[in-house]
Amino acid sequence: MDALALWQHYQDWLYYHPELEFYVDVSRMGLTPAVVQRLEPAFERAFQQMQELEAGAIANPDEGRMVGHYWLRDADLAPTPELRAEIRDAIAQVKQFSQQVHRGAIAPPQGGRFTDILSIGIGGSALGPQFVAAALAPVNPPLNIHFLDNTDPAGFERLFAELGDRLRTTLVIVISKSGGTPETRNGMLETQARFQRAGLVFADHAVAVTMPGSGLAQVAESNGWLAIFPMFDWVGGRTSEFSTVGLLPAALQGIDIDALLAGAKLMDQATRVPKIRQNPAALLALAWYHAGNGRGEKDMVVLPYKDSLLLFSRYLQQLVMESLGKEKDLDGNIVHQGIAVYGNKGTTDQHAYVQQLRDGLPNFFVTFIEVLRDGQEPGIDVEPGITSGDYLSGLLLGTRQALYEKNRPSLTVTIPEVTPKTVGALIALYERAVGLYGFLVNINAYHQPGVEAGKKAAAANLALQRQIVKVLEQSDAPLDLGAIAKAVNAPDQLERIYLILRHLVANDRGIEQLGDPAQPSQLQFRWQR
Ligand SMILES: O=P(O)(O)OC[C@H]1O[C@](O)(CO)[C@@H](O)[C@@H]1O
Repeated sequence: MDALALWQHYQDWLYYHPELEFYVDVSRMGLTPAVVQRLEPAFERAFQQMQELEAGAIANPDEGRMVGHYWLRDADLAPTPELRAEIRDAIAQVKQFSQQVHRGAIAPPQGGRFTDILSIGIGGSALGPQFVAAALAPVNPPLNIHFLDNTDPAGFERLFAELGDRLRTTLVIVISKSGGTPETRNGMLETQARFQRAGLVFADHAVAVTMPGSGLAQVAESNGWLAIFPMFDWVGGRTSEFSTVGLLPAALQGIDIDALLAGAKLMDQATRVPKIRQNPAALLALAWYHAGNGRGEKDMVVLPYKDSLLLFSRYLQQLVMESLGKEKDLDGNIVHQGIAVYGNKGTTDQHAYVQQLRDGLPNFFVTFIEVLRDGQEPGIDVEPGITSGDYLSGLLLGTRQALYEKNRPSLTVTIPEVTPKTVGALIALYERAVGLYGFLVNINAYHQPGVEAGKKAAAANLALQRQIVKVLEQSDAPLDLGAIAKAVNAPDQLERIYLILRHLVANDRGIEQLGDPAQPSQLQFRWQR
C-alpha cells in the first residue's frame, strides 16, 4: 500500500472514544472487510455470550461460577439486589478505611501514622495492584507501598531490611481470594515473625482481603485483625483490580478510585457495542485472531512507551495467558489455545530485543501503547526544536514504520495521559478483549486448571523431603541416593531426591554431602549430629 492509501486505510480502521480521548489503531494488522465478514457470525455469538455473562450466566462452567467483574464498576448491572449492595458496601468500606488511615484515626499502636503498606499476595492478588501503583501512585503518596509476591527468603530479607524501623508504622494487607495460597500464607507468616521479633502486635497492623469464610478470613477474625475486606466468588483473581483487591491498596496510596472505576465503566459501555468495527475490544480480539489464525500462532509483544506503564505487559501476561492458555475447548476437544505475551517498555526494549522483532522470527505482533502527553513540565530542547518527548514519540513511530516495512504487524492503543481514568479504561479494554477472544475460540477463559498440576507436584516434593530427612536422621551411616530412594519407597525417583537434597545441603539444614558434586550418583549424604 502506498503512503496515501495507507493514510486512508488508517482512517478507515481508526477507533476513537471522545470522552476518554482513547484511540485504537489496527491499521497495521492486515485486516480487511473480508476478514470482518468471515468472522461476523462468530462475533455475533461472542457478543451474545458476553451479554449472557454480564446478566449473570454461569460463564465459568467448570467452577460453576458467575463472572461478574463488569459489575464492580457499575453495580446497577449486577443481577440481584444483594450483589448490588455487596459491591457498594465494599467500595464504601474501602473508602472509609482509607480515610481513617489517612486521618490517623486508624493508626499504629505505638503512635504516629501508618507510613507504609506491605501488600502480600500473588498472581491476580498482586499484579493489578503492582501495575496500578507503578502507573498512578503520586510521588509522595500518603503511604508507600511494597509487595511480597513470592515465597523467596532472600526477597523477604531484602524487603524487611529496607523497611527497617518503619515496620512499626507499616500496614500489612494480606490479599488472597481463596485464602489458601501457600506463597501468600508464607509471606504472612514471615511478616508475622518479623513483627513478633520487633515486639510488635501483628494483628494491630494487619488487614485481610479475601472471600468470607476462607482460611485467611478465619485467621484474621480469630486474631482480631484491623479489618477484613470481602472478595467475591464471582470475581476471578486476574480480573480483580476493581474489587477490594485493587481498590484498597490504590485508595490507601491516594489514587482516585472513583476515577479508576469511572474509566472502566466508560470503556465497558464502549465495548458492549455489538458491532466489531465500533467496539475497541472487538477490534483487538479480531486483530489477535487474525494475526494468530485463531490459534495463537503469533505472540503479543506489549510495548508501552511510558515508564509508568512498565508493568502493564506483566499484568497482561496473566490476564491473557491464564485466561486463554487452555488445553481443551468448551466441548472437551483438545485445542491447546493461548497467546504468549511479553514485553517491557519502549523505547528501552529497542536497545534489547527489537532487533529480533524486525529481522528475526516473524512470530509476533506488537502492541504499542502510546501516551500523547509527554510529562507535566515543559521539556527542554535536547536538539534544536526537539524535546525528549519528541524523541520518545519519534522512536515509537519509527519502530512502527520499520516493523510495517518488514511485514511485522502492530497495533497501537493511544491514551491522552496516564490517569486513573485512562488506566481504568485500559484494564477494562483488555478484560473485554480477552473475554470476547475466549468466546471466539470457544474456551473457558475464567478457570485455570493447568496451574494445579505444578501445585500438586510441589506438595508431593515437600512430602518427599520430609521422608528423606527422617531417613537420614535415623541412619548412623552415610547413605547413597539409591539407599535413600529405597527407604522412602521411591526407587526410581533418584533425580528428584538428589535435587531436594542438593537444596537442603546448600541451606545448612543438617545434611552433609560427601563426594564429587560433578558425579551425583556417587554422592553420599549423612545427618550432621
Ligand atoms: O488470590 P489467591 O486465591 O491467593 O490466588 C492467587 C492466584 O493464584 C492463581 O489461582 C493461580 O494459582 C491465580 O489465578 C490467582 O490470581
